[in-house]
Amino acid sequence: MPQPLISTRALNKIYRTQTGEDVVALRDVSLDIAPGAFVTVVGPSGCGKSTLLKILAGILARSSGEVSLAGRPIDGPSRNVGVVFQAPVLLPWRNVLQNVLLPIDIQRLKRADHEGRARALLKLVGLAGFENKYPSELSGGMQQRVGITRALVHDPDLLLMDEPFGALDAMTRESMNLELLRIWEESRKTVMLVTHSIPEAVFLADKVVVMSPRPGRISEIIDVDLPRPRDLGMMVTPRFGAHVAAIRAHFQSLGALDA
Ligand SMILES: Nc1ncnc2c1ncn2[C@@H]1O[C@H](COP(=O)(O)OP(=O)(O)OP(=O)(O)O)[C@@H](O)[C@H]1O
Repeated sequence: MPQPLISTRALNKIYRTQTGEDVVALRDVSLDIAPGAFVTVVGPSGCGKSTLLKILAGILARSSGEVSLAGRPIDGPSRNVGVVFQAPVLLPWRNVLQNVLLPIDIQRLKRADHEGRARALLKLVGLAGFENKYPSELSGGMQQRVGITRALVHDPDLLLMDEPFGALDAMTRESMNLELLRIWEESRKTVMLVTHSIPEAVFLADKVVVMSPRPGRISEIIDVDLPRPRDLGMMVTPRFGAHVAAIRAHFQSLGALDA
């Protein structure tokens, strides 16, 4: 592998609850992610997926271990990382373009230097012509696309996504998966996406990181050898089904049937 974009070694996270108990959320997580890879993370509820993403985003401190981005230790939020959460949290009084440019305004950079890229990205995600609309005028899928555009406006190398399509209906979710693959193929970002859906994890990824129930460890990393570009028809192929079945069987053997 070339120098990994993300590298973690013996990463641990222990939360102290308000009643003074320790919760081990991540134990001994060691992971390398190559530049340009699409990695998904699946695991039962509470296994530490969001915790891992937050540490990589630099918004949560680790308890011990090492974590680096492009060879540099992560010790705070980086402009080289874009983050998308389950709810896009758009500001209702800003139009689409203004929402996308929010990170630019917050950092007091010149809007004029970034507006062209923001408009080009909106076109890439299928929102050309919606620049002047307000969030309340958009569907859930469109709002999430604005969130993705906002995360990409800085041209980060890494896109972290925490259940980005969890709140969408099944059909919109499928079309967003296709859209995301197209954006990834055109922009060549490294993507790490957390999901509860095993089929979604397989459909999107080069590698699926399978986590065990709390305390979250990496149980397995599965290479997905399905060809690209992918389409929804692939989800009914035996190879796709075999990957999904293998991950399900893994969770069943751990007694984590809800994943
Ligand atoms: N601030 C906190 N204080 C104490 N415990 C926490 C805190 N945040 C998370 N935890 C605990 O750490 C564990 C991992 O949480 P995390 O949100 O990372 O899991 P997750 O895999 O993303 O879950 P889900 O799939 O349900 O979103 C859980 O047991 C959770 O209760």
